[in-house]
Amino acid sequence: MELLEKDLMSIQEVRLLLKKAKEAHKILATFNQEKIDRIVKAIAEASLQNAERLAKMANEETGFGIWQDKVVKNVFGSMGIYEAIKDQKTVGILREDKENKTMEIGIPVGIVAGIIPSTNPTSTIMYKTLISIKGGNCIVFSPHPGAKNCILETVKVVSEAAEAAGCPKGAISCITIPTLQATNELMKHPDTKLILATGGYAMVKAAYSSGTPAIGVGAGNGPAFIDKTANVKLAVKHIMDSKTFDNGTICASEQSVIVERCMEQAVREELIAQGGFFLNEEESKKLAGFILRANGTMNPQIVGKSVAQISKLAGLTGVPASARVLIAKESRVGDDAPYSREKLAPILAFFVEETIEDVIDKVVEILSFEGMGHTFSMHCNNDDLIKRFALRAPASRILVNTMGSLGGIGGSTNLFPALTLGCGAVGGSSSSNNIGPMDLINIKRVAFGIKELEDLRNNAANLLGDTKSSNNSPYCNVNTELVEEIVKRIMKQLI
Ligand SMILES: CC(=O)SCCNC(=O)CCNC(=O)[C@H](O)C(C)(C)COP(=O)(O)OP(=O)(O)OC[C@H]1O[C@@H](n2cnc3c(N)ncnc32)[C@H](O)[C@@H]1OP(=O)(O)O
Repeated sequence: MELLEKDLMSIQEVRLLLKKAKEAHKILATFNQEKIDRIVKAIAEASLQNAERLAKMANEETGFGIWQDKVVKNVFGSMGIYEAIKDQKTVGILREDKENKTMEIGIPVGIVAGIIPSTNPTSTIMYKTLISIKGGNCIVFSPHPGAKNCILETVKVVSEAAEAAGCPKGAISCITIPTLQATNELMKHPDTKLILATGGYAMVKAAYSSGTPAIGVGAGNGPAFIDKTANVKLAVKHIMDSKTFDNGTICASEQSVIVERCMEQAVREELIAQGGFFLNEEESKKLAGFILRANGTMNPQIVGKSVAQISKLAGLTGVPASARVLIAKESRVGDDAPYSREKLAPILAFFVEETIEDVIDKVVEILSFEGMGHTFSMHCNNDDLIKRFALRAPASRILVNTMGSLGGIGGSTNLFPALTLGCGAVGGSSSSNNIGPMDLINIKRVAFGIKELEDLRNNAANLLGDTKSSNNSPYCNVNTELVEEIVKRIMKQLI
């Protein structure tokens, strides 16, 4: 009974937030680029000023990650994003092509539903607010229940800053009673025009099934390949820095290292030299039992935890204090091989294959099992091989000679900076982009007439004439009589 009341209250709250957002959007939709940009700047600056406080709050509340790294994420989620979007034209007339006689006009989609994960809660609020408002949209957030307080506090910071800069009240808001019913109501409500879903499998699936257009981030599970041509020391440094950043909570971080047999020894030695701890068979089995929970999804007990915390949890007594990442040798991929899954923790699988072709096949197998369309990293100085992998790997981001986590989000690469990484059609997502304001607007196109029917007829006749006269024509093997007959009939229809 109590639960039902809570659910009803949360649904009512969502309806109220949407009503206010709708009112706010009527005003926001009239704002020109200059007014929008002023608000966006204020949001970024307020987020930056509160980066450390909010990072500490997120770490304390969720128990995930490292607060100092969350500061870096908050700075990235505020000023990093701002620098990339500040000069974008997003509302009003975007482009006028006098020569081709077309014009493009940016139109906000309206109200965005922002689903926020517990792994990157505060930085994702900053980022989603910035890209939504930049597109002239309102946003209503659904917080992960495990990060509700730090999320609400961040929403307070960004909404107050936005309002002080002229943003209408109600344009940025957040559910305070996070229930599944409330989140579903938000996603399915006709006033919600787009869902930006970042989170666990169930939540992203619910977003796709809601009937509202959704951009979702599925699971990551990126393997990292180290080739013979790589600088092994640097490659391992990149992987270790990436995997330990915020204790591995970024979904683009590496989940396995994969090498050819001839590289096994060198890579293994370098991993150990840089703080990798290879688990023996018994230790590997012990830890495997903690990677997933009973329902087959990632176990929050290991998410964003340090090696010391994970070792204690799994009763691994032989792990030295200097260990930075736990590594388990693996050869199988599947539900019965937990190390082949996504582990948002400093835990890596280590795959060894006989040939390059075997490596490519294994990369495809791993990503096809989990992480489809997300991210793949490789450390390699052979351009042909990079192209070969890039053409085959079912990932929207192929990262070369960089950290997976920070490379995927556009921190250590020139990818568009983002904390929501589209996984493309193969990953069930409507976009393969690093999501930005241009993904949150529609474009109206104005097109002036440039041809009359006679021009089209003449053009068709000319093309057919060319077809007859030129042996080099791509149509020379075509049955021209038949084509003429078809064109005649089409013209008759047109007349
Ligand atoms: C660029 C990037 O790095 S994006 C990273 C995004 N990736 C992720 O967040 C990783 C995927 N997340 C997960 O696997 C999990 O969320 C974990 C392991 C991190 C945390 O696990 P948990 O704390 O148990 O959270 P989980 O997501 O399973 O949800 C717990 C409950 O809250 C509910 N919940 C989650 N989000 C919401 C929401 N927005 N509103 C309402 N309820 C929610 C879930 O439905 C679930 O309910 P249930 O217990 O009744 O089934």
